[in-house]
Amino acid sequence: MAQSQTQLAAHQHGKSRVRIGRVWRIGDDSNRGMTATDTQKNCVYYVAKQLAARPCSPEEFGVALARHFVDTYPATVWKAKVAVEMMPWRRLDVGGQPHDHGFVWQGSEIRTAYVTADSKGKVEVTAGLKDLKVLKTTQSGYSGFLHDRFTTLPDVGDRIVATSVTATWRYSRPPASYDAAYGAVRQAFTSAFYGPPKGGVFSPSVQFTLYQMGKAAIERVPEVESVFLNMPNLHFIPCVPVTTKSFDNDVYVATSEPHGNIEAVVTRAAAAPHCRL
Ligand SMILES: O=c1[nH]c(=O)c2[nH]c(=O)[nH]c2[nH]1
Repeated sequence: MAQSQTQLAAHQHGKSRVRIGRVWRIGDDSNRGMTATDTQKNCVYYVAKQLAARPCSPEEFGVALARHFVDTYPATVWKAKVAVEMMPWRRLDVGGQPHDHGFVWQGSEIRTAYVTADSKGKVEVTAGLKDLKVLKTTQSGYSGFLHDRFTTLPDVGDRIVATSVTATWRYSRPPASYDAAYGAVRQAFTSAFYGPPKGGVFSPSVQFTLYQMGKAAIERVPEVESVFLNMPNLHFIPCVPVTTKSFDNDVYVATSEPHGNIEAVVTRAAAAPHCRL
């Protein structure tokens, strides 16, 4: 018999990465009095069902739900925080006639409401919107900023400006109508951004315009005491086509990243600022 030319020189085998969970049950692990998150979900449907009298705003829904938690579970819940988002379904318009039951996903922005309620009866309402996309093709520039050896951006007297607005605003007291107040704040934002239909208004920077928008909201709605705004600068970069080799103010590279991230809080004088929620 021919002698083998190979031999098993080394060997090992075993189970890798055996994952384990080990609990040492020390002390009282009771869940007594705790509201399960599943129960909390059911409360959302319950409160929605209760609000039957008329269509309500996201702020009113948030208040009703937050109060439900502190009122129903006083032994364990001393403060409830609720965040509501309202999706932009709008009644369909057919040749000027509102459709009986047809809705369409319209407009870019989502309406938001953040409510806290505590067991002493204190309620705080912060309303807001997100993804409000706005753009104007002129009446915007950016110049006079610091130029040094790291700067490549030229001063421009005319450019496209575009952003996606996220805003929250805190109420010092409830307005007569949350829906009307929302409409007024949104209107204040867009008027300050665009200016009048004929001629518009010049924006020397996103920062300047952001401040004007916050200021307009506070001046427009007396119950608003603090406005947070986040406005990424969604750059439209001048494009120089290979054929003409010149930029004629008409072709741009539309970008979303990287973008300048610009945000601020504007308050009524002496009011405390609030943070992004
Ligand atoms: O309105 C602007 N603000 C900036 O801070 C900035 N920075 C930049 O590169 N472009 C712009 N535009």
